[in-house]
Amino acid sequence: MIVKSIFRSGLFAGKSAIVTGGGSGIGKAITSELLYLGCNVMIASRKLDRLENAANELKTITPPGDDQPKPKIEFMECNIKKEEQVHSLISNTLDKFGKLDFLVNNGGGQFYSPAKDFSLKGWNAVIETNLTGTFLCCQQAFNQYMSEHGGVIVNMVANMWNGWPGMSHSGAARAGVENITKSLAIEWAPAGIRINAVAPGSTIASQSVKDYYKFDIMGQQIPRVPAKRLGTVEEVSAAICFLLSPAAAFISGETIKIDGAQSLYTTSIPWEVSGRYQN
Ligand SMILES: CCCCCCCCCCC/C=C/C(=O)SCCNC(=O)CCNC(=O)[C@H](O)C(C)(C)COP(=O)(O)OP(=O)(O)OC[C@H]1O[C@@H](n2cnc3c(N)ncnc32)[C@H](O)[C@@H]1OP(=O)(O)O
Ligand SMILES: NC(=O)C1=CN([C@@H]2O[C@H](COP(=O)(O)OP(=O)(O)OC[C@H]3O[C@@H](n4cnc5c(N)ncnc54)[C@H](OP(=O)(O)O)[C@@H]3O)[C@@H](O)[C@H]2O)C=CC1
Repeated sequence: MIVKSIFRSGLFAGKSAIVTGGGSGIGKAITSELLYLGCNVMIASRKLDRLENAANELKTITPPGDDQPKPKIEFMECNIKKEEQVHSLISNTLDKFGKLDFLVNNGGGQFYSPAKDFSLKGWNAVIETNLTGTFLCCQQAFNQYMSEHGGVIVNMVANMWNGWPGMSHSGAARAGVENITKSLAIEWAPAGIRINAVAPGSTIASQSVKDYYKFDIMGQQIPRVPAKRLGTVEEVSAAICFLLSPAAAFISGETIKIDGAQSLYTTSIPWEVSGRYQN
């Protein structure tokens, strides 16, 4: 697997990271780049077979240069909705790597539904995955390690700045994550922790999105992106590596949009609002 990075090889040598959802899409790109930069990585999500396949593929990544130690990749099953599983994720990572420098809360998702049709179970599933799951990972990372040693956290949000019609459960959850990112940046600064977020537009051409939506939901949005192209998973990874790096040493509580100016120009949906609301 060929990985490119604008960062210096070995930048994260000897560091340790957790990437939730690290076995697919954006998370796999982040994991690849972290390994390339010399960081040991634990990837975790619900589907063990996918994690194992990704780990087998990514373990071949070696930072360039003769003097670079080979980083390790580990994987474990973890549903971030479940507090005891998140507890085990952090403690197992500490057992394997002895430290936890970086936490990337990438795991998440949602399904399309008009607001009127949500079941309470469906609403709760998305809130618990994206908001509660992200919070639990932050809390356990803090309580088990970062409170004593510092660290850097990056949370994933989305283009929900003007609402997210059709995805209103996820919009609410992501807005909540953006807000806890600010709260924790202040609360945990004395412990030497920085915490930021990234907000990809609805335009990152990950394989999962292509598989899940079954039609070209991404391509339809290109005319609505000022940059007139989709983003790539590598471009999200690069922004996350920047936030993890010393180049961002005085940045905390911030959210970086990665959307080719889409959110300044138009909405997060690829259709026009028209006519009266039909029941
Ligand atoms: C069609 C037009 C869309 C336009 C939208 C604008 C453009 C969007 C562009 C995309 C931008 C964002 C991209 C991404 O986020 S990439 C990630 C893509 N992948 C996913 O989002 C994953 C898909 N979703 C899931 O895996 C799960 O739903 C989720 C992780 C969100 C929750 O999983 P969990 O295991 O906790 O929950 P369940 O799957 O058991 O479901 C629980 C209940 O939720 C309801 N539900 C679930 N799926 C649907 C569905 N497709 N439609 C309606 N309701 C659903 C349901 O009540 C479930 O309970 P039951 O199973 O008992 O019925
Ligand atoms: N692609 C895009 O345009 C955008 C993506 N995003 C967000 O970026 C992140 C990555 O998306 P992308 O790579 O595109 O899509 P993926 O579907 O590939 O990534 C979602 C990851 O989250 C994991 N995950 C979902 N639910 C849980 C859970 N309960 N516990 C642990 N892990 C979970 C999945 O693994 P598993 O199924 O094994 O649990 C999967 O690896 C997501 O949070 C997504 O919503 C935000 C804006 C735009």
